[in-house]
Amino acid sequence: MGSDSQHQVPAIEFTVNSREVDRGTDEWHHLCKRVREACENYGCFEIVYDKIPPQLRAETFSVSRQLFSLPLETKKKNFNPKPYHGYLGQSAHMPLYESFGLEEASNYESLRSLTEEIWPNGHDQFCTVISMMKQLDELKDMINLMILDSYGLGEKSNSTLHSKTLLRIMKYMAPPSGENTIGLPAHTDKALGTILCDDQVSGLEVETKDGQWVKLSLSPRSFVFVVGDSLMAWSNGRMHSVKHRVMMRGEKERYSLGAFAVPLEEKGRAVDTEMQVFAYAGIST
Ligand SMILES: O=C(O)CCC(=O)C(=O)O
Ligand SMILES: [Fe+2]
Repeated sequence: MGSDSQHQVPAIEFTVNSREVDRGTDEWHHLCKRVREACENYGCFEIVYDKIPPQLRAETFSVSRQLFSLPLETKKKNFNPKPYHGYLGQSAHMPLYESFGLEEASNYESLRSLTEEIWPNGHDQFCTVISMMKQLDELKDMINLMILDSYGLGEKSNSTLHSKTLLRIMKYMAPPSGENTIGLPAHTDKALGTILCDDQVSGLEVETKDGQWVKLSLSPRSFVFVVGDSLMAWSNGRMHSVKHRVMMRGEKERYSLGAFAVPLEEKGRAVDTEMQVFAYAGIST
């Protein structure tokens, strides 16, 4: 992963069909350890991952472009009273930013009805988003398992990281002057964790523990995993909820995709407080 400074965010390769992703092998435990160390020391890591075909990623960003070029009235049909869960744009404090939230994105039927409302003939677009969602869900489940196994909790039924996925499709306009401009202000994510990818126009920056901002330049087959506040609480503060932001420069607009793992209580309701997540983790400091 390229960066502006000597600080390097770890890049971890998940090789499909290798012993490393075969749960229980020594290689798997070694990989889990690397994931845990990255989450504890940096709060994020680059996932070099071949399983999601570049073609699917390209098609997903092509659908994103089509989505944002729809009339404003159509985009506003994606309404959700919860912040960042529906369509968001034309915001005075984030003028370059526009996003589409798709709640319960792993509930493919709810995704279908939303797609049909926005694109009455959007069968192909729907299939692309579903395929991408399935792949991201699989990746999310694997990372969850790695985190649990890294703490020796993989076999404990009460420590599962239950979550539902909020998918957010994002667009950042190029800054009018071409100069360094904030696309998305510095924040931590409330989720357990977030998987991000972009269309090769970089902009994502993360803050290291010693206060340096590091720019990430992802390879075409890479994703980023970002530790959120809920995972930090769940791990009793061991994992680091990293501050990150998007800075835009140059003439290109940027598209990105985020799959946010929103924690669930045992009964399947989204949790509001971090303490509830924290309580069932079974990890003590
Ligand atoms: O667009 C990106 O790469 C980052 C988005 C992000 O951090 C967020 O939506 O919380
Ligand atoms: Fe974020």
